[in-house]
Amino acid sequence: MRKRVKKRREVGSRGKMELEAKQKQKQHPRLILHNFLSDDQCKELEFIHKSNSTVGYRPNVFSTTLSHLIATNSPHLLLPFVPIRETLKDKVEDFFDCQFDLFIEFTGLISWTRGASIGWHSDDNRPYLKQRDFTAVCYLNSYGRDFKGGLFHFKDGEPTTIEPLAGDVAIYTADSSNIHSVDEITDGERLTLTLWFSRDASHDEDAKLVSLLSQSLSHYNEPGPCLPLPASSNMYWFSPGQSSYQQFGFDICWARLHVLGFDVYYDQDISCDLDFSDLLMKPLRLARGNELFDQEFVNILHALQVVQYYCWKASILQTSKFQIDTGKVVELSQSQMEKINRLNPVFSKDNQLAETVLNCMTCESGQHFLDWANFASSVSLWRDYASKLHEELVRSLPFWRTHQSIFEVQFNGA
Ligand SMILES: O=C(O)CCC(=O)C(=O)O
Ligand SMILES: [Fe+2]
Repeated sequence: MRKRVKKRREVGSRGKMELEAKQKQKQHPRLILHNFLSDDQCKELEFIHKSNSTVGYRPNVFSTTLSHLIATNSPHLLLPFVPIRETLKDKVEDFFDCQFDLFIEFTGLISWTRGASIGWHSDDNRPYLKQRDFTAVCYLNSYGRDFKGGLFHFKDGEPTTIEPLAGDVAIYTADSSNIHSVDEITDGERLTLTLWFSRDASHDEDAKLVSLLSQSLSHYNEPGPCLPLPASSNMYWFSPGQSSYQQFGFDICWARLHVLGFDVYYDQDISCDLDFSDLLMKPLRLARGNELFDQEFVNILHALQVVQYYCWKASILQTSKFQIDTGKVVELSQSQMEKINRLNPVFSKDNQLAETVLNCMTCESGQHFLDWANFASSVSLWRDYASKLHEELVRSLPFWRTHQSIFEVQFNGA
């Protein structure tokens, strides 16, 4: 165990308030921080989740873990988590007066959609969860605006109820002094960044992540940004209830494109006996209504990352003066439209279910609006964004490997 070297801190008015809260809450040790994350940090994590999530561990729940980002060739997307993880760990260690460094046991983006809920529980309530000592839940979107239902409750002590608000964080011990529940989500998608902390070094997430990153190290040195590589198709298949795989339900990558008004178009003929996992890897183009965006994406995850990047940056792009390149959009022919319609049922057995589960409350009004010129510019802006993070990853990784720990590396003159 590493002895914790206490950092010197100024106890300003914010620090004083935290101390008072600490004394009042000895029985139910917990801390609520407001505006811990900026709006743009929340939006960036939302972009990562909506373009990389898999079906989760509970019904109607989706998750994006850091090891999954590495496994799908998007390790550079770990970078936005790094400063947040570090600051949160400091907050938890300070608030709970930890004498030794804690370990981050798990970091994940978790979204709950219509029908998801959890009753009274503590976060260490299973034998295999006993290593969890503290929880931090960062809210990345807001109650009422982005989803309905989904209020958080503590069984005892104050506050009794938390209305999730983008940027706020709830921190509490994972034991039975903080029994809590979450109301059922009735509309939209409720998104959090959830971390668990442990005193037990054998549950250190960083060591596992550094080892995974090291295994693919030679690969990262290749030029250009990392292009995403889909995981096995069952990780993206949403099945209602206990129904069997791919007879009911839908593919969530396709569904996330569909709720934003996009279709996927495959140039080559897709044979009926093609394995669904192979289909996710095939190059494709995006269509909308009777228009085809005439640029190939290497696979469905690549297309989804660019679309979600566009959604994240749409408000900024609206005001920029990008050159309109109408050459990139062509009219779909009748046979191309038929091809799209023939393939859609492979991705979704139930479009209405897909729309109910993954509907976006704030997108509804603007769903049918898309500026192709801005979209075209976000294809290259996405590449610049990914390349920059990738460079940072390649520069940081040697330090992470030396220290077996993931932290923000400060480069002189950078
Ligand atoms: O998302 C939340 O507010 C809490 C979720 C929770 O209780 C859990 O994942 O254990
Ligand atoms: Fe919990």
